[in-house]
Amino acid sequence: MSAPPSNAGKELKLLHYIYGQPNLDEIRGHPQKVIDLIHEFEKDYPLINVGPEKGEIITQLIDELKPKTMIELGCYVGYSAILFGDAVRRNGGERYLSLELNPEFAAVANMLVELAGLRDFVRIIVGRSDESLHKLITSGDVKKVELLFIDHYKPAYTTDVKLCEHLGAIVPGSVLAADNVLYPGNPPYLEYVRSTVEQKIEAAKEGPSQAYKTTGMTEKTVQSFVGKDDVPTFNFVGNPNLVYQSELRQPQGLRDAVEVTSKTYNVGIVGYGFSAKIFHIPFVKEVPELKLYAIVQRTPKQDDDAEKDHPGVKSFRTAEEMVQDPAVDVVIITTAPDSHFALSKLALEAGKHVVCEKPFTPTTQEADDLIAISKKNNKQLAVFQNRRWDADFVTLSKIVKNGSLGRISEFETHFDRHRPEVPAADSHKWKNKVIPGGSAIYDLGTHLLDQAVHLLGLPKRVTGFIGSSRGVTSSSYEDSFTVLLHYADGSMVTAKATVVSPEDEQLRFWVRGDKGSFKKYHLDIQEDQLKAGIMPQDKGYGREPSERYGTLTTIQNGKPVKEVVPTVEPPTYTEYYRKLVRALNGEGELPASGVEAREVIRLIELARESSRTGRTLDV
Ligand SMILES: C[S@@+](CC[C@H](N)C(=O)[O-])C[C@H]1O[C@@H](n2cnc3c(N)ncnc32)[C@H](O)[C@@H]1O
Repeated sequence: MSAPPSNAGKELKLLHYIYGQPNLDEIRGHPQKVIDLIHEFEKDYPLINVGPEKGEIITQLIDELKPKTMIELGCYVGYSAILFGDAVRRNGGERYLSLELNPEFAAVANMLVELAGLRDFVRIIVGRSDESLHKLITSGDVKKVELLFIDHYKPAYTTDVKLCEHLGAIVPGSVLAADNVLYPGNPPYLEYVRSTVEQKIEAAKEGPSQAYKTTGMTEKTVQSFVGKDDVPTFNFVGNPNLVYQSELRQPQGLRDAVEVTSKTYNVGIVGYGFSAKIFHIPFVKEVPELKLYAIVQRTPKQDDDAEKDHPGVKSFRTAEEMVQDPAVDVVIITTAPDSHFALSKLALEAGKHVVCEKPFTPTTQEADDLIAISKKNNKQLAVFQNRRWDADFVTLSKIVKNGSLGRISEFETHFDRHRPEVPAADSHKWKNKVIPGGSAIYDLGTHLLDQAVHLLGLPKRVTGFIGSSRGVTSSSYEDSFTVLLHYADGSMVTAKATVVSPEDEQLRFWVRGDKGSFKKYHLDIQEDQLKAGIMPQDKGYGREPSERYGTLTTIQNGKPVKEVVPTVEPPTYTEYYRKLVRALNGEGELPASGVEAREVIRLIELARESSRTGRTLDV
């Protein structure tokens, strides 16, 4: 059998050119020097590498995503493998896999990779991309696509992505970067990664086809690299439920562009009130792995319409309709507490992860049932205890953990305001109504008790006093509370909230231990900033002014010495959603789980019973 004729004329010339450099030893081990020499060579012999402008787009992605493993389809002479392999290594990655059909190109690339000092980092795999990908994924060598650079046979872009989808390697967080989508152009690929789940389901009805889609491609493109009769080795329809976020990135002055496509967790929000607008949407938008995908708003109004506020986001009238959408991955429930159980159940049983606003549920029984349903459906159930990321609480936690206060004996935590009348604008809110899960102990009690339990663990006994500070009238609800948590070691938590507190500076924390005492006034500023339109990405968001810092008093030489403790720069409520993504990826704990929130609901039930019966109750 005679070997096929070599088609690596100028590529071999490149090897001679680079290895013929008189200062080879100075080049060795320096990826950028090898890249510079390829640029030099290209002045006489144009090559088909990605080039510096589009290369920059990909290196920025690498800096952002810091993939452990990056894969490229189409190595050619190794320009991109050297440029991106170096960037992945610099960003703490572990390996770069480069798939190349042509063994001669792979041989040239291997020599240049070696010269660049990346031999142990870049692995060039010779063969068809579909077969190599299949082997990598089915063998378990590659479990998921982190960052995939697609730069090989144009018709194979879509089929190779479908193959990765079919094998389950494309997961939320996966990013695809496809070269040459405008020039020479790849309309079928762009159409595929930009289509909706409905369009994909429709297209999938045609079933798998044994041919490449080449609509809009030139004859030259279709015939390059492989023969015109080439067909994909596999014919997978892909996974129509995967909806991507996809955008064109085009360097200035270039006729070509890179399409950057990410698989995000698609978020559907139930309810479009204060909680959705202030506490969820701004933070979901901050996390690249989350995409605001759908909003359920029962009755949009002229001046309050989710569809108008968020163009491009799907709009539903009922949660029942929204959970039918297979592209929704996570449902955030922001409605009144008496609907939390039914809506969480609906979403979990439809196979969605759930983030439920606090208070989790009006009863422990409902919380237990939801926890069981989430386990049965193998979906995550989180509760939005966002105040764990209040700057003052993070500061206090730091002081407690570093031992400045010694053994904690008393933890006093307040949420006091002076609102002797229900503000007119708030009168319709569930917080101000007598409904299951309504009233101050559920609204603010969940925050204060969650923080206490998060810091000190579960108490042994509970005493509750729940009252109506505005006075008892026929329509009055329980607007205030004092809850005492008794701990096994003798320490005590006092959690208080009232609406009748005519103070200029409201006490927030007073925590005393055998070594020190920490006192802090004022509530965390994030909520007020959000209400004033200051968003998480804005400068100064979450940062407390120095006049609001707390004070730490310690005993030194027998005397109390006071010092100001700067409030930490908070991770902000965005951290809740960052943590959620890590948990969904299986890389950590939920930011606040249903199981943890259930314990707080139990404490609230005990506090209410204690208040009703006048007894202290065991937990
Ligand atoms: C545009 S070049 C890649 C350029 C390279 N990424 C760079 O920027 O330096 C395309 C390469 O893909 C290879 N190729 C084409 N079809 C392929 C396939 N089905 N599987 C693997 N490689 C393929 C070609 O042999 C060629 O070397």
